[in-house]
Amino acid sequence: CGDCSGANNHVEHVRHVRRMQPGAANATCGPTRALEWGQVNFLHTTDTHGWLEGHLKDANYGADWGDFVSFTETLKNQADSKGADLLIIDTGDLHDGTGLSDTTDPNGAISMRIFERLKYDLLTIGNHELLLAEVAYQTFNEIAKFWGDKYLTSNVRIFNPAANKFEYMGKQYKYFTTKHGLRIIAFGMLFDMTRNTDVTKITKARDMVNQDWFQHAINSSKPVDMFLVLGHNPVRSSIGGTFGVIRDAIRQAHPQTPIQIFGGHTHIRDFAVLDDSSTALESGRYCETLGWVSMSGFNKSNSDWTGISPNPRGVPSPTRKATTNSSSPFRYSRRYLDWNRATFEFHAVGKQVDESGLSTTADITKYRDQLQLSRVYGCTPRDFCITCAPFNSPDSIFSLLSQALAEVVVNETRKDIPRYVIANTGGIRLDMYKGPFTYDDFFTIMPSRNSLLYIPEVACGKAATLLDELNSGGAGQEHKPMPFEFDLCVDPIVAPLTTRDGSSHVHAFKAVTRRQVVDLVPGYITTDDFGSDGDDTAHSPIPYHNIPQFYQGAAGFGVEGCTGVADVVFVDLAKRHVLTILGPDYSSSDVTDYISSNYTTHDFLPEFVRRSDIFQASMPDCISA
Ligand SMILES: Nc1nc2c(ncn2[C@@H]2O[C@H](COP(=O)(O)O)[C@@H](O)[C@H]2O)c(=O)[nH]1
Ligand SMILES: [Zn+2]
Ligand SMILES: [Zn+2]
Repeated sequence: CGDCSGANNHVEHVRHVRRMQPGAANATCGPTRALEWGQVNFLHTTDTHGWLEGHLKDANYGADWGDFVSFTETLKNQADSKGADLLIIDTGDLHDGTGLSDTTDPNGAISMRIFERLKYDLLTIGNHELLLAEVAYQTFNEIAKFWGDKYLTSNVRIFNPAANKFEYMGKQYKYFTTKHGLRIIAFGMLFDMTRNTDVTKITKARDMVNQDWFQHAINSSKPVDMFLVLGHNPVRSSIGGTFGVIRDAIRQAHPQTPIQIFGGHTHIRDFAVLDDSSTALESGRYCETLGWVSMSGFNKSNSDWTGISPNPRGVPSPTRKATTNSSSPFRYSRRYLDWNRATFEFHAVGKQVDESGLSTTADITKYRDQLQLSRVYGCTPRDFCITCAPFNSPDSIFSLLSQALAEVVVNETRKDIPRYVIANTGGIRLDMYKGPFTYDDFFTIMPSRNSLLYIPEVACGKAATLLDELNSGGAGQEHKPMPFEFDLCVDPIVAPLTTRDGSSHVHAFKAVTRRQVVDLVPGYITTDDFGSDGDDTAHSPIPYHNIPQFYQGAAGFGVEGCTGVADVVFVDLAKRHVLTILGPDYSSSDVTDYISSNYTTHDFLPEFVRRSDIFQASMPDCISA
């Protein structure tokens, strides 16, 4: 790999601060295997959460949306030349995750205009489109309108004031024929979400499959060669999970027809086999992963396939049966591509410069400058990670954030009263990297804006043990913490063909010779129902340590600890569990905002970065780096 000095490190406009691990100086990484092209092929994104700039501090995922636009233009051309179908799919959570999406009003006002440059074939909605009314209406009035019948929301409705009734956010389903003759019905399913804004309604999957429109769609006399089920749901859901319910319902009417599923929400790479003609792919998060599935097996007896059978010439083809003893004619492949220019370069040989990709990159730079996302507020002295170090160890982000809660979250009128301040670990969405801490980092690390509530002067006997009670089951395991990865970037092994203002984006793809991969760098290692060969780029493992649901800061206590009473401050998500644990002496009437109704979990880290010596002491070094 190149060294990091190649990046434009002027921190005022930091773009690509690359990270190298000691001993990895000559590490290289990148794909080495061509994709298996089938008769029908899919590219899948999910949980992009505004990461359209790519990962500025981790070039392992350093491609931006312009690179992705160029890549997909190339792959669509490749599909045409192979006589194969290629469909590009997204399964939601476009908001809440970076400054590009989160610093506008409403959230997404700029990032959606960038996202729309990608020529998706089908999309569906995520829960982050439904947390706030203004984002839900942006989704209804702009996103769904822009994509038209490609935006599938089979179980999500919104109150339309113009019609004075609830209407589907997008289309309930789509019946279409691909370029090469495959007749497809597609649905878009959200999990049985409960924390949606009250201007929206979600129909549970088990109720939706019994609705007349759905039964009519799956029992229609129109010929169907394949069902596509998009959904913002884990592909490996428990029995009765959304995808299992809809697959069972379709199988009632179509015992053998292929059902291809695309999931999301849990931010992991996964591939599940539901039966010998039904598989499901989940493709990570934050523009770190581009998912690929291909399948073959269509012929005149089971479809109206008109492409070049049995599979496109000159490339590997999918060979895996979904199940070992399958009698199904369908064969599959899946791959998780690291979102970087080396990967796009490797898989998209032969592309000329792509104007739409170039202009997309230019617009991202323009908007980032307008929003001042590279503005430096502090300097992170070393890496702090979410799960790669033991919880609350010196390298754990939670040891730092517990200190931030203790030092910053204080109601001035109550500053002499000791307090416990409890927040949820799931609100932390990314590791903190050594180097400039920018305005953008406030949103990539802590995008969520949860209220901080409190109950005054709780007896220490209950206050001092509340955190342990919450983490030991009082709060239940509502969410398995996301397996956050702490990756190392490496410079892609490509000479940038297009350079602008010191950063480099490659839009003209050309064949590159691949250096022998000599050292693996840390990254995703995925085992799924097809085994452990899904990751397009081989990586070394990243340490993973479980984390509890909640962490806390404590302030105002003497050396003897909690002896009388203490204020108990907690994130709104925990309210029900806190009241359950504290028992019948307490009720909702005892709970109010601790600082103010608009002070949220998004506010304490910026304040801590601005004033803490931890982030200010090494600022001069950061700026001059
Ligand atoms: N432990 C927690 N997990 C959470 C929380 N909020 C979400 N999640 C889980 O993370 C992924 C992604 O969710 P997203 O829709 O917010 O992108 C998913 O598995 C959620 O269950 C939380 O506060 N704590
Ligand atoms: Zn998400
Ligand atoms: Zn989600």
